[in-house]
This record gives sequence, C-alpha cells and structure tokens, in this order.
Amino acid sequence: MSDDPLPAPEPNSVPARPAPRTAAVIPAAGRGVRLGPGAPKALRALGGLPMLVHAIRAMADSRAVSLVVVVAPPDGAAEVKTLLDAHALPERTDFLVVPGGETRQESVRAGLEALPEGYDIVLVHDAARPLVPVDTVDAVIEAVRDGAVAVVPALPLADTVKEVEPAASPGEPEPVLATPDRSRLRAVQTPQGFDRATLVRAHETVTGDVTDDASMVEQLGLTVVTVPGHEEAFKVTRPLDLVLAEAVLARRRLNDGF
Ligand SMILES: Nc1ccn([C@@H]2O[C@H](COP(=O)(O)OP(=O)(O)OP(=O)(O)O)[C@@H](O)[C@H]2O)c(=O)n1
Ligand SMILES: C[C@](O)(CO)[C@H](O)COP(=O)(O)O
Repeated sequence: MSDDPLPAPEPNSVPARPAPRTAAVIPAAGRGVRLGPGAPKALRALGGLPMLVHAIRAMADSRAVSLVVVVAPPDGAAEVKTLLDAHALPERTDFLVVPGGETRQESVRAGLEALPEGYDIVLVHDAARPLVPVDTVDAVIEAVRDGAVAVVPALPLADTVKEVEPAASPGEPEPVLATPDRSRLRAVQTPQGFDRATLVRAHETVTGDVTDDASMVEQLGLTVVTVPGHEEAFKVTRPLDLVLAEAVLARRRLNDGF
C-alpha cells in the first residue's frame, strides 16, 4: 500500500452530478396525405435514403441523445427495424421501434409508454423534419437541462397572418376577423424538449385535438419557452417541400465534399 497521503479535499467541492439522460421519440406513423400518393411519408426517399433515416441521424448526431424511439407506421414496424439495422447509428445510441396510432398524439403517447426508466429529458421530433441541424437539437436539450419544463424551437413569421371565419365549403371567400400582431407570433418546429414527468402528465391529462406536444404542457398551466429555430428544420408536408429538402441536402453534400 502506498504511504502517500490522500490529496486534501478541495474546499467546498461537490461531486459532479451526471447530466440527465436524454431520449428522442420520433413520431413517424403518418401517411403523408398532403405529400400525395405513395409510401408512408417517413419512408419516402430524400437524397436516396428514407426521410426517417435522416431524422434519426439528426437526433443521434447530438452527443446528449442516447436512445431513439421510432414510432413506426402500424404495419411498418418490421420494415423500420430492418432499415435501422442497415443504417448504423453511432454506438452510443440505442434504438427501439414501436407501432404508432391513428393520430400524432396517439403515436407520441405510444413512444412515451415504451420509454425505459432512466431518461429524464425527452425530445419529440417529427420524422417529417429530416434536416434539423444538431445545434438546434442541442439548444433545446440545454434549455431543458437549465430548468425549463418544455422548450420549442421557434422562428418569426415572414407572412402577415389573418384570423378568418372558415368557409362553409372549400373555395368560398372567408371573411377576415382580425390581423394578429405579427411581432408576437412564432412558427414552432421540432424537436420539442421536455422534462419527462411533465410530458407524461400532459399526455395523461389533456384530451382533445392538439397539433403539438408543447401546447399540451401549456394546457397544464406551465410555461413553455422558445429557443431559436432554424430554417432548415422545416416540415416536409407538401410536394414543394420535398424539392426544397433535396436542394438543401445537395448543398450540404457539396459543402461537405461528397
Ligand atoms: N398518426 C400519426 C400521424 C402523424 N404522425 C407523425 O407526426 C409527424 C408530423 O405529422 P405530419 O407532418 O402532419 O405527417 P402526416 O400525418 O403523415 O401528414 P398528412 O397530414 O399530410 O397525412 C410526422 O412525422 C408523422 O409521421 C404519426 O406518428 N402518427
Ligand atoms: C409539431 C409540429 O411540427 C410543430 O410545428 C406541427 O404542429 C405538426 O403538425 P402536423 O399537421 O401534424 O404536421
């Protein structure tokens, strides 16, 4: 045994607490009706690879994300597992595949139910946003680590927005009711980041149609905060979005030299 004395403890030193572990849930079970006929949207090709593979890599690129839960089209779970085996993720990232539901909310809930213990931060990220940069993902995680219970990436709007009385039948003129102050409006993206317990409570408590997870946390009366979004985190919804996504990817590949 060494006779060397143990080093004196640093005054007031506190052992560093490990960072809370982060999992990403990727709802990918939608049909993609607005994109037009074809395979489920998440499995459509972008730059020669299924859109879902890009979305999974976008999450796994963050060193903070150690588990990705993919919520697959109900009849496509086996195909998605095969895809993930074929397109290796970084070794530090585990993945699970579960079947999705009828709505985005149901699909996210299925992903949350499959989450093992030990992940205190959860990202929810649309498979339909395949090109979100890793800096945006990390900014969301950082804001949750800093204490926010719910975080959304957000961008200012380019268009003026009108509130209307929706037409009784498609194509009829719609009376404008109001013009909200654009400087107070934001378009929000994913990944949205959450304290896990808060997101689970929101999904257990809030009923009715919602279009994102953060609005469920708002309905609990809790504060949701924004971080800067990114224009390349746009959602592939209509055919023109796919053209833009191909162009963004081609530019990235050119810049990366392959
Ligand atoms: N039952 C559903 C519906 C949607 N989503 C997912 O939620 C994300 C955002 O939905 P959206 O872009 O609206 O996709 P779709 O529902 O596929 O599109 P559409 O409304 O045009 O059919 C997508 O990654 C989609 O796969 C899901 O997991 N389960
Ligand atoms: C969650 C979302 O991407 C935030 O902008 C969006 O609300 C999803 O909407 P969709 O109609 O299900 O595509």
